[in-house]
Amino acid sequence: MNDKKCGLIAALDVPAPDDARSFLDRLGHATEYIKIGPRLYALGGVPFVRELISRGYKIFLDLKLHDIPNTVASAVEPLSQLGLWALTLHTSGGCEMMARSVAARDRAGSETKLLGITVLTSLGGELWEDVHPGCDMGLALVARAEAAERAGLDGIVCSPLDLDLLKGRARKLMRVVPGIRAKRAGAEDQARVATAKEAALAGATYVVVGRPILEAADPVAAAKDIIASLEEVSR
Ligand SMILES: O=c1ccn([C@@H]2O[C@H](COP(=O)(O)O)[C@@H](O)[C@H]2O)c(=O)[nH]1
Repeated sequence: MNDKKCGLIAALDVPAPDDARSFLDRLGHATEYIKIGPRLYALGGVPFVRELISRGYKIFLDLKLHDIPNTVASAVEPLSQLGLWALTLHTSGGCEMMARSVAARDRAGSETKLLGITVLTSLGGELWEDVHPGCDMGLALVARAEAAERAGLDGIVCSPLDLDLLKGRARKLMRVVPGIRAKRAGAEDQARVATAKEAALAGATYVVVGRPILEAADPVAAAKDIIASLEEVSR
């Protein structure tokens, strides 16, 4: 990928490894960044991750680790030896948890990028207020991003709508951005969404797109259209 362009990460949220294989047979290498989550990891495990890496993909394992520092860091060490491009953990686990994870990754001699989930893109309005009463989401977002930077993470995961708030902050961190939709309405369980082009214009380093590609009549054309819209944005 040209470093100045926002890249596409395709979220392979399909039922089973065989569905993922068929999809990738069609997608080819339109994008080399592929995200897999807990379901495919539960079903295919490490052999499936290794298979995708051997097919030439950069694998983003989105496990969103969240536990006490010792537990997360001790999982990061072996996970970062799998040859992953990136792995996620929750910034709300705190700075010590993140810093110990970075140390564990470094001890493993790995280049896997550690990305911190800031505020889930599904949380907005009442859903946020329900579990964070009286807490301003923007303040929490910035605090989490800055903690991720202090802890030495490589990037954060945030909504496209958060990017403006992060301008000039946590500058060393890449911005990996799900919550991508062609229009605001009908975003399923996503609450804070924007188009891929809006995300790129606001500073996303990568956009993460699942259902808009997977459920399109022609998923490969949908992926290619998103890539074309990202390429229109130059920085
Ligand atoms: O805050 C977050 C963090 C991760 N995700 C993941 O991104 C994809 C988005 O899928 P869509 O189908 O495009 O909604 C999905 O795998 C999530 O687990 C996120 O959406 N929000």
